[in-house]
Amino acid sequence: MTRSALTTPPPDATRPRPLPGAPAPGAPLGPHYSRCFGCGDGHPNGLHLTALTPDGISVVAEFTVEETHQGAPGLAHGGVLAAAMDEVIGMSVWLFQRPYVTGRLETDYLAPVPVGTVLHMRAWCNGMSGRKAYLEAEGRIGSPDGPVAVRAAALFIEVAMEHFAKHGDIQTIADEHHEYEVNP
Ligand SMILES: CCCCCCCCCCCCCC(=O)SCCNC(=O)CCNC(=O)[C@H](O)C(C)(C)COP(=O)(O)OP(=O)(O)OC[C@H]1O[C@@H](n2cnc3c(N)ncnc32)[C@H](O)[C@@H]1OP(=O)(O)O
Repeated sequence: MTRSALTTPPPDATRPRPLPGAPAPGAPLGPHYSRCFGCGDGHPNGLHLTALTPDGISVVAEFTVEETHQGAPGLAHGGVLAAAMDEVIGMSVWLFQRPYVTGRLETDYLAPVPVGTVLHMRAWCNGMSGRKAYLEAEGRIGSPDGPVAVRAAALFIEVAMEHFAKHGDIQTIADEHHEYEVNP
């Protein structure tokens, strides 16, 4: 991954550990919000990503590229792929039970992704420091061992729950979340 200093953990960053109350290995994570463009099962045009965690600190997800995701004929749009990477990284940092948002997202596109492809995605955290989480993801074509088509590195920033209350119905969002409590 071609990664900038901004998405590289500093030497004092700590490695994440699975937290008590995290979903059991292999358990589906479920959407963090039913109308989320990335994971919402109630979104009419969303990516409908479903994910699970193998170990409580990383996430795997599958994204099926459909005709509505095209940029060039028959090929996935790069922005859609970036959205999928952003989402799977967001799902992985959600395991740490505090709300984070994307501050910076860097993406390498290594191979075109044809319509009909199942992109096997994986996201993990390389370190945490204060409010900052340094994350990475990859998307592989056709299988978890397939060729890498997309790589991403990201800096996510922890926010207070008020961040979401400014523009959204925070009670609705909180009501939807059942897997574990979020510490505001
Ligand atoms: C109940 C459920 C609720 C739903 C929750 C689920 C949500 C999941 C959603 C998942 C969906 C998928 C995910 C999505 O799509 S999330 C949606 C897309 N992202 C956003 O909308 C975020 C918009 N940005 C902001 O709101 C603010 O800028 C934030 C909150 C990020 C920081 O503003 P804030 O005023 O709070 O803090 P600060 O400015 O003092 O910065 C703090 C530190 O961070 C450093 N820094 C900041 N930005 C950058 C940058 N770009 N590159 C490098 N560094 C950066 C900064 O230098 C400073 O460092 P230091 O000086 O301390 O060393």
